[in-house]
Amino acid sequence: MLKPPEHQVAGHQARDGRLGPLVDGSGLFYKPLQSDDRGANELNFYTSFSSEPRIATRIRSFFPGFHGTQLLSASDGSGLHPHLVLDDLFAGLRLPSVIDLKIGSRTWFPSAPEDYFRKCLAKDRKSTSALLGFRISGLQVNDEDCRWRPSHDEVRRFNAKDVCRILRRFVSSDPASDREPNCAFASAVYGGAEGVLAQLLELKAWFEEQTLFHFYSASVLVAYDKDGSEDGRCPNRARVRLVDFAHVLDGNGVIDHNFLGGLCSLIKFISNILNDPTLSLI
Ligand SMILES: O=P(O)(O)O[C@@H]1[C@@H](OP(=O)(O)O)[C@H](OP(=O)(O)O)[C@H](O)[C@H](OP(=O)(O)O)[C@H]1OP(=O)(O)O
Ligand SMILES: Nc1ncnc2c1ncn2[C@@H]1O[C@H](COP(=O)(O)OP(=O)(O)O)[C@@H](O)[C@H]1O
Repeated sequence: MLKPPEHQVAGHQARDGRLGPLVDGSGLFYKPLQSDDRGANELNFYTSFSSEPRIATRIRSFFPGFHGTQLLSASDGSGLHPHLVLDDLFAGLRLPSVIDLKIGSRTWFPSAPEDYFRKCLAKDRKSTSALLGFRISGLQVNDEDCRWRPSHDEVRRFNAKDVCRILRRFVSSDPASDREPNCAFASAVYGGAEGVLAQLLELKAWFEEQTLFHFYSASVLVAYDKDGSEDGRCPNRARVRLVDFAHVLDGNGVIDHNFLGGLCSLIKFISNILNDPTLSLI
């Protein structure tokens, strides 16, 4: 049976009669095609990305697998609606901690309509996007006996200092506490040959040369599960993925400086935590 995803931390949600994504519990995530050009644009991205021979397999693994579209009963009760059929990025994780980081100092795309441009610009300036090159769009941190999930309003108010602290709290064993984050899982999640930093650096290397796409308003999604070992000290390999391609444009042979800049900034934050978990960047 289809139901709203339990671990969705940002974006349009299938709650209170609204249109949002659904999951089937067996590994698939159904994202409704959005109105305006967004749905068509996102479908267009997945279609061209899937058939693009110049993308290495390793880079493909950062993106949700795409399995076409399907007409499904929409979560807002409006009847049959086309949905993108994607891999559920949290499949197999029992208690995932998840953070959605919207990358880029500007979320508006060239040629955006005036009202959309103004709305994005205001959000970019008010949030940490303009200052840091990325912002937190939502998160949850799961521990065996508690879940910390700041409200949408709290997330919108995060300033640069908060972002620094939240990235440490995300890998702490006492997420709901107001005490200084202990960063107990920093090296297991952010560090190591397969950790978040290594994966972000791999993505960065691709963005330093890829000129196929420009990713406006897309997010890096980081997820890990403390359930990876008995004492929770050695979590499963963290997953770094890209999502939200409603505003991806043709790169026209030009580097995506906006995304690359944001990615470099995020990498700097994560590196600093690994170098000294007690130190704040700001
Ligand atoms: O509807 P809102 O005001 O919550 O804004 C949405 C954003 O939520 P947030 O900035 O977190 O409040 C939302 O951001 P998140 O995906 O939640 O990070 C999107 O920016 C969305 O725009 P689009 O579908 O990508 O064009 C935004 O949707 P639109 O307003 O552009 O439809
Ligand atoms: N393929 C996926 N599998 C699991 N969760 C996903 C997937 N894609 C998105 N999500 C969840 O949904 C949220 C919003 O996704 P996004 O594509 O940004 O939607 P929107 O276009 O409504 O902003 C993400 O933060 C994440 O929590």
